[in-house]
Amino acid sequence: MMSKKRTIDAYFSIPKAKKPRAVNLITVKDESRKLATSPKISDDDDTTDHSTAATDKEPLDYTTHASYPFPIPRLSGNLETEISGLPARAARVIADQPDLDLLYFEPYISRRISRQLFEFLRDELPFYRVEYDITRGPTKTHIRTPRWTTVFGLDETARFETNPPSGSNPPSDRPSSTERVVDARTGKPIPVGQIDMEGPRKEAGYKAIPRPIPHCLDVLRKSTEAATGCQFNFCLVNYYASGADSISFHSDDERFLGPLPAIASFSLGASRDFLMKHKPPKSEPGEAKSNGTSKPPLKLPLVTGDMVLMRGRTQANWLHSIPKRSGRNEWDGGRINITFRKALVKGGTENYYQYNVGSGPVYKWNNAAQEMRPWTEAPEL
Ligand SMILES: O=C(O)CCC(=O)C(=O)O
Ligand SMILES: [Fe+2]
Repeated sequence: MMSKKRTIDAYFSIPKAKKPRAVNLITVKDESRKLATSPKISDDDDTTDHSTAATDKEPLDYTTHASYPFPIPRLSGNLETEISGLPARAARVIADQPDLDLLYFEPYISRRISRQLFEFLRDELPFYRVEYDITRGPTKTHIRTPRWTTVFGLDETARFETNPPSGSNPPSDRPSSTERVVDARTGKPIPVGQIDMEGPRKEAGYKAIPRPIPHCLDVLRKSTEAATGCQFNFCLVNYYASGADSISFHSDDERFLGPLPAIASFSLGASRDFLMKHKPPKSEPGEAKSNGTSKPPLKLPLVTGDMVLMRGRTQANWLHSIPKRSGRNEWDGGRINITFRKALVKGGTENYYQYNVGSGPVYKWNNAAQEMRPWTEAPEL
């Protein structure tokens, strides 16, 4: 469905994850970073835990992988401890409408920590502005995704190999930057980036180049699994730079998620409304197609640190969206949304990388300019 096919040449010329200037493969000291300083926006949270204020100038470690355009810093020990101890508050169940089953944490992450995590992720993750074509009948439409996206993860049929290739010796809790994708059952390597290949090799492999969930998101994934009893192998990240960025009404009901998918959805940064409406009833043959239910949508005014778990029959029966905001609400400082999901089969991996990474340029946040800028590999020193 993508307009521009990535060639196998492009795959082989993917910039290698730049080696941190460091004493070993994955640990680097960078004392200039502001990660652990106090948040720019004052703490407005009554659930804030003041016990473990992060210290200034902690050295940074990185998660590296051949599939990343650049190394991604690990969370500081303090932030990791804070996030591992969440949720900040118990959830409330919202299930008072047909087929609706939500757990609403207000918040899951304390406001103060959520602000730090927002700044960290916006600074450090690679982002994309994906474009693609869709064809419905005779009509071809070019879609420009109205937000920044990025994705990490691998479906249930495969995993990243846990044993590093012989000869390397990474510390035991760190992934090796060369970890390959292997079959979950047999442990045999699976080829990735099989865009223009033909025959059995293409069949066996992934078109996508799957990326392991970096430490800075995996800490939250583990906490979310513990808090919800659900399992997740994918992490999708949306960045809404302003009220002009949005996601239109849709449901995450793809078959590769199974019949009753649980999706955990976090908000960091600016407040935005999350709208939900029941899908229209299936029209009988000959009957005019209805556009939706007449009831006004359900509105959750999401603020930083909130998490909504959508589960049960929700995706099968409800649509959700983040509508645009204009006027004095438009310039809101930006919002990050993180969703954790569980893809069961290869199709999920292919779909998520196609629509959240695509084949266009990599962008990275430029703090001085306060905007995403195309990222280019800096020359090695
Ligand atoms: O930004 C949000 O809160 C919703 C994102 C979403 O629905 C999605 O990525 O599927
Ligand atoms: Fe969604």
